[in-house]
Amino acid sequence: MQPLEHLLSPIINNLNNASNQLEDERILIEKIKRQKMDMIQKKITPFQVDLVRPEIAESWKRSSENGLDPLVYNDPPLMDALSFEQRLKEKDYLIQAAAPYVSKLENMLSHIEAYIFLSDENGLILRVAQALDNNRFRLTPGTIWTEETIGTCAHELCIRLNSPIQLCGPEHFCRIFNNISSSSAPIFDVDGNLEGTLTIASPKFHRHDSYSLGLAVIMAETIQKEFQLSANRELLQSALTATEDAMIMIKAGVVIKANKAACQIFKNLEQDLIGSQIGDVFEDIPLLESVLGTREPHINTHIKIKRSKQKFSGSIQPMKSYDNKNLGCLLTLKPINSTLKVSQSSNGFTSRFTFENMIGTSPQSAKLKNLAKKFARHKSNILIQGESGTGKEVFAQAIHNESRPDGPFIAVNCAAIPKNLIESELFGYEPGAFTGAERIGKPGKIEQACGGTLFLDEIGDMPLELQAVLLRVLEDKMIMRLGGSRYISVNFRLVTATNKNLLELVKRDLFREDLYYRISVFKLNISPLRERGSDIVQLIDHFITAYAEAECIDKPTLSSTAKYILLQYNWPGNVRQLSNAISYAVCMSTDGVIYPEHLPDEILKTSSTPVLERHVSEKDVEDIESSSDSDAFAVNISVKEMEKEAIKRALEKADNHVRDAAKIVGLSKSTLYRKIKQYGLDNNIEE
Ligand SMILES: Nc1ncnc2c1ncn2[C@@H]1O[C@H](COP(=O)(O)OP(=O)(O)OP(=O)(O)O)[C@@H](O)[C@H]1O
Repeated sequence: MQPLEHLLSPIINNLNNASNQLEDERILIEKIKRQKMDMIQKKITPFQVDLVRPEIAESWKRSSENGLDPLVYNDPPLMDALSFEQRLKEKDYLIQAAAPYVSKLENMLSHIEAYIFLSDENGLILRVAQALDNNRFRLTPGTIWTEETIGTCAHELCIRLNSPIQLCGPEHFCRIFNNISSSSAPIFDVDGNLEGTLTIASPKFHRHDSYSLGLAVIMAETIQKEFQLSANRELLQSALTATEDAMIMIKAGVVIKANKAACQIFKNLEQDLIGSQIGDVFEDIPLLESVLGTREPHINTHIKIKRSKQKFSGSIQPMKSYDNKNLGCLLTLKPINSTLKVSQSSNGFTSRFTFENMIGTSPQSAKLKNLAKKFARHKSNILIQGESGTGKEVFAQAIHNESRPDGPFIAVNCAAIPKNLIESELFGYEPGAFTGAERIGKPGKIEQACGGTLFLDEIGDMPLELQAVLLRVLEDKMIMRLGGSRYISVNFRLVTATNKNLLELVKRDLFREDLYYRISVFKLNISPLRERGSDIVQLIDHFITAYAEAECIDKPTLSSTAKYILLQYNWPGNVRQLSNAISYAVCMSTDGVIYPEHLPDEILKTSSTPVLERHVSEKDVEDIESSSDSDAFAVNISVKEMEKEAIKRALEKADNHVRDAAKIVGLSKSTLYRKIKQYGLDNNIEE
């Protein structure tokens, strides 16, 4: 913006400086009038006009070129009623935003007779307050006041220059304004586009004129701020409407705002809820009052509302102004049964396993489940150990769903996150904590796990520095976000898992001993799959069903030989490997049967003699049985079936020649004949 001296009329500047004010004013006015006429009559050029600002001389020139005569004042045109009505609608938000400030100006300037008017960005007058005595200019809403219609005037120049300006007397083009002073300020929208102007005009020159320009500028800027505020209000309103969460703002113990979702919870209309005392709507007054008082947030806490059996989980965030004044708090509520779903979808973790739906009833698994259920009832930390893929996370989820089903289940794989990010992942950060941090900051996984379970997988891979910090969190139950300055209290159940020998790591100074004892109050050791007998059979069946469903095909049967191979394999990758193998086999299966060749290579290769090329003896099965628990073969895998299968496939390979088939299965020709008959395979056989 230009310096004030340039924005003010020289007449006003002169008034303020001169000792003999009136005389000086009169002389100056006369001189300006003369210069204007000289310029219009082309005796001098705008360039030679030195008593007014160059932009005014230029405007005089344009006004004259528009065919206007400064000595003749024709009533300015009015926009037709229909178009004006339409225009008023379009400019409604400007008119509404400006209304209180126009009224304020009206009051402030009531003693000096002033026009206060609002124009649009084209010079159309939208609103006029306090018309002068006789309104001899006939300035009414709908008047089109521009350089083309009445010549040089303040709001027209303000629009052209995008800047505030003051004109006095003969600086206006028309003689009728010779005694008028007018100050105009532009009003811009939130994107910086010109929306209109605010003008203060008075019939005489006053001492006030030097600050009427300032008043116009300040009021115009206040109107602009009003735009920003209403844009923010709109944004807030859309956010409140869009979210499915109930949101309630509370100040000084009273509900001051509530969204639709909140009104639905309370079965209230918005107007009924707003203004309610918190004591009338919530059970947990001390909690709310503590946030209002201490300004410490409470995240994922349980909140009860009056007259409702429904349980809610919610967060209470204190609200403060830019200068740290207490603005109350914002309460977010969601029904507890939806909490799990939301927290799962927002953090990508699921906790679908329970002790009931996890597969495996082998004696080992049954014992472990009973133990884990007992642990789940207590609050102490649980360490789950076992080879990779044995189902440690499955157990962690089941413990969570047994003990804290309503809270979030947050899993962090300490080995998968880059070392330099683990800290921010776990503890979160405040805005601007480091380069690349999100502008609004972010709660860490520990904070997110409040009210639920934090599952730290691969805890053995946690860097030593962070182990110390984790230990402190477990002791104090408080965290501070990176770049933060306040502690946030946290409440979560910790379950950790590892496939490493943590005590070994402790001995090698790679894991803190104190942390080891703190996280391993309860220990669960999951056996490898190869030692879990009937679990394998049940898991195979479970995975075949699941993958067939996923592929939208009928569930294939598993040939006895393929089953035999799967049972005698030692599963170094445990349940995960078994699941992948079955997924592969289901995809590869043909005619609704999974044969050995449909199994992944690594499993077939480890089978010492390809099973199809030898006889599957009673001994083979006994060996497997002895390495499994007694349930292992409860699923119809009989030796006879295996034998029949082997013979059938040998015959297929030998094109039904018994002699060749006998060689493949390692039986004498006569024994094979007998068995072929016994199993009803003697349809197409040949010598
Ligand atoms: N009892 C079970 N019932 C059904 N599925 C299971 C069971 N145990 C494991 N799984 C499945 O096996 C896979 C591996 O399980 P999980 O991730 O829990 O193993 P883990 O021991 O935590 O592995 P890692 O050590 O690699 O983290 C998962 O897909 C899981 O769903």
